[in-house]
Amino acid sequence: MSFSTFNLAAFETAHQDARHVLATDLDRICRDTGFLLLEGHGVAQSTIDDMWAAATAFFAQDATDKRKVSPPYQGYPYGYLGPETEALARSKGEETPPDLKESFNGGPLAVPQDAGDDARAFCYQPTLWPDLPGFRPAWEAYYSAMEALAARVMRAFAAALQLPDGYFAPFIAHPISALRALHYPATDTAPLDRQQRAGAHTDYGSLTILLPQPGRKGLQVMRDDSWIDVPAHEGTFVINIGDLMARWTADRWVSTMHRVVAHPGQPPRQSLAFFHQPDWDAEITPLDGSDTYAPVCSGPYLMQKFQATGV
Ligand SMILES: O=C(O)CCC(=O)C(=O)O
Ligand SMILES: [Fe+2]
Repeated sequence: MSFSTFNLAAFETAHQDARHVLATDLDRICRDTGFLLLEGHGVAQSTIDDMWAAATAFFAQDATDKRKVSPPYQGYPYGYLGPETEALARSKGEETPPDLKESFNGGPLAVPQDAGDDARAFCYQPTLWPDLPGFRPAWEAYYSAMEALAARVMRAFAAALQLPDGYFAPFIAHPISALRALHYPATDTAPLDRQQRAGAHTDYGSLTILLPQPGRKGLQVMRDDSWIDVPAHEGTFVINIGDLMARWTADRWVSTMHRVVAHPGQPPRQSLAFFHQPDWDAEITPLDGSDTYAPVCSGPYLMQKFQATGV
């Protein structure tokens, strides 16, 4: 199979019939694979380059320095997660060895004044900044760019679902999205049985904006019971639907299983994953008016999903 490409700028500047054709195509992709390659995103290359440099500098530190920003307690959503700390397949109930990866995670850049105690105790906990010159500005610029891009994609999603363009805006006024920089070290020896760089899982939220390291393969999606490679092209983001969006659309759209495969002798790989998540209080009710799923509140839903993957 080949991956469908969606050009966001082309969609945004198209009128009437042409726009309708592109929106219909987007709906088809989201129903079919839930994965697409995004072009015409307009994110400045310097924002991307600075973020790669920051992530590379972070992971190049020695373990002691990386651990200075480890989560202070189990369940804290942000900070450095070293090797052996997460197995994503556990979110699907599969017992596997830990994923062969490390990550640095951060949350929203600001706390809304009216945030409740439960939200403050989880997604509005502070990001733990490493002591590296330039890291925080690069991270914040990239996070902001992803937040803005996700809002544009959500407008296109509204059109694809034949809703008014601004339909999702009230649900994503203060999104509780997370940014994760990932580093998969080179694999020298054979992985353990059923061990992957990232075990098979679906993402939890509305949509994920992934930037795989250009030219480094490994991300695969499940299609008709086999694993298909997702290409990693320079300047192209990979967008995928998460569980919450599948639920919102009453399973019209699919949250597809994916993984990062491990083989012996792989070079190191990096990626940047932005997990877009509607406002803490946003109530997610099936858009088709059906009772396919009971309404859920975005924040508590995320928190419950998040707690399933620790090792
Ligand atoms: O590194 C990648 O390409 C994908 C990572 C991923 O799927 C995730 O962290 O949810
Ligand atoms: Fe994922």
